[in-house]
Amino acid sequence: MISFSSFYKQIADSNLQHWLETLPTILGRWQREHKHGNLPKWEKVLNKLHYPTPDFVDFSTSVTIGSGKQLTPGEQEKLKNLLGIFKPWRKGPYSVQGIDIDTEWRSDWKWERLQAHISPLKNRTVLDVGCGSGYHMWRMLGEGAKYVIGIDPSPLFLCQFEAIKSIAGQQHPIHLLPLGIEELPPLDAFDTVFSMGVLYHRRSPIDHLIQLRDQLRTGGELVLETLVIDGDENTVLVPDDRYGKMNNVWFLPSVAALMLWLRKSDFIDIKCVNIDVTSLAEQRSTEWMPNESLVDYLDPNDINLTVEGYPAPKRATIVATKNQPNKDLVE
Ligand SMILES: Nc1ncnc2c1ncn2[C@@H]1O[C@H](C[S@+](CC[C@H]([NH3+])C(=O)[O-])CC(=O)[O-])[C@@H](O)[C@H]1O
Repeated sequence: MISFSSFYKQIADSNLQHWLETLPTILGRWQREHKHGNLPKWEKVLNKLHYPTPDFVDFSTSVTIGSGKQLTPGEQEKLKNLLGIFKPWRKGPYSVQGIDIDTEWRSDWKWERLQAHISPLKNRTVLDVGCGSGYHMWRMLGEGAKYVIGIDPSPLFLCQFEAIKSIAGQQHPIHLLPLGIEELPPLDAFDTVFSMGVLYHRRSPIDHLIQLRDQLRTGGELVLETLVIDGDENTVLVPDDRYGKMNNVWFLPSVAALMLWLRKSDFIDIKCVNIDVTSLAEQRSTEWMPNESLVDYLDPNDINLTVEGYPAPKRATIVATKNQPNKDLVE
């Protein structure tokens, strides 16, 4: 069974100590709820992943774990098959002991777009909300973060993360907890909080911004990436049904509307640092994610539109600073 005890030990003497009052109960419930389904099968695979300490790692320009020279071709084939059990692999790419996990997304491109615009992560404590398999968490570690905590409710993404971590080494100060943002108490603790690709999945987007703010220390930085549309402060798209075939998309604001929401949520120094239309090269089907992908979500006659006729996915990245302590905020 996936254990969170090393995480509890790590936070026992930190400013996250008070989280221990509620976290073990929540994660205990999560473990009971997932006793059936795929999790037990995936945990069996995780138990088979015993590999030597990698001879090489790079988290600063890629996520590469091991040169590939430590395993025989037969051992590599076996590892590839085991990692294949965790398909579909959406966020990456990873290079693991010579095996290239070519994921649906080039998450490295998103990272390259924002890296130069955020406060340097060296020695910072970081929370990545909706971290998927944890690809960006490794890149945050590669930038020298003191520790990185990711949260994502998906059991598959937790198992993908644990697979990568067990090969990289358990000593890395990086942890994924299977939680939704709504399950976090106001921790008032992190130097940087990332929320990338999550806001449009939330039914109450301003509550999401407030929940993110409440995780930051005063003066801490939010890095927010989400789908946007063109327009002014009062332009917001609420898809009637699906958006790009996704049935869980609620609010797509303009950049100006998003900045207004951030001001209303008491953020300051709000800057939009990037706007980017997702290309068919950035999100596509691969051997590791053989299902439908972006090309299937767009109008075959006009890739500027989704199949539903909405503007095709365009993403903005915004950085903003928390203005005052949680205790001084009046809602
Ligand atoms: N309530 C919630 N709380 C936390 N996470 C959630 C919640 N609901 C869904 N998620 C998680 O948010 C992630 C959104 S993907 C972004 C991944 C990465 N950040 C990326 O930027 O590539 C979207 C995209 O593909 O862009 C998924 O892993 C969900 O499980």
